[in-house]
Amino acid sequence: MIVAIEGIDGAGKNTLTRALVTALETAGRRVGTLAFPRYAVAPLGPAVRAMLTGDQALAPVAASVRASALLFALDRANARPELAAAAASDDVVLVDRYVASNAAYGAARLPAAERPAFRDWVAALELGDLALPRPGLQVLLRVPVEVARARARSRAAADADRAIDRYEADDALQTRVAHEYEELARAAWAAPWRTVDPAETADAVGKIISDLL
Ligand SMILES: Nc1ncnc2c1ncn2[C@@H]1O[C@H](COP(=O)(O)OP(=O)(O)O)[C@@H](O)[C@H]1O
Ligand SMILES: Cc1cn([C@H]2C[C@H](O)[C@@H](COP(=O)(O)OP(=O)(O)O)O2)c(=O)[nH]c1=O
Repeated sequence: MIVAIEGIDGAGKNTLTRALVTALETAGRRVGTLAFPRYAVAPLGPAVRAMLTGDQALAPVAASVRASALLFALDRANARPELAAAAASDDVVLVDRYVASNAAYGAARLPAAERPAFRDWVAALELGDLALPRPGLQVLLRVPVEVARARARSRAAADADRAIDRYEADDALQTRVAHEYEELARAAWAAPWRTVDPAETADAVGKIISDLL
């Protein structure tokens, strides 16, 4: 079963994912992990990174919300065999960012009136045309935007490979993305959602996931 971990940049998705692996394994479950974008997997991953870090060759793609979303979606489509196996498995496969990231970030870049149609377009593209499996559960890590921003900045300072990208640098965008995630969770977009507050521990979240399976 695919369990997608979602949230704004610096929310702690990667940290929660690692803690969940430990918590679920301790509870006797087998756990796999995947993360998107897959920056290291050619040809789409390096193109995504170039787009996010301001490479001029990708500027026309970066300027278009739908072209950017298509790049992220095709990066996921490249992983369809792994994703199909994960969806069919009894084991939990934690996916750090999945289709909802595209819905939340793309919609947040559009005027409010265009957001519902964009969410539908992402669902039709990824879950329909590209035949990516629906997640069994989507976990929204709900962290205040200021906390996430401070974490993303200290992570960037500590690790040259994690320099702030163009989405992370845009505080207003992050605020709109947080709002979009709330909308997606409220609407049960694509699959069920479970929101997690900062005080919840990995053990507690792991128990929720185990109980749902
Ligand atoms: N619960 C937490 N409390 C304090 N710091 C955290 C917490 N979760 C994550 N961090 C720190 O915040 C930074 C961003 O976390 P990360 O898991 O990489 O976020 P994301 O994957 O959502 O971008 C990292 O430096 C991490 O160590
Ligand atoms: C996976 C995905 C990410 N994004 C955005 C969210 C992030 O701001 C950005 C990079 O993903 P991110 O998870 O922040 O990568 P890393 O922390 O390893 O640098 O891409 C989308 O817009 N759509 C997607 O489908």
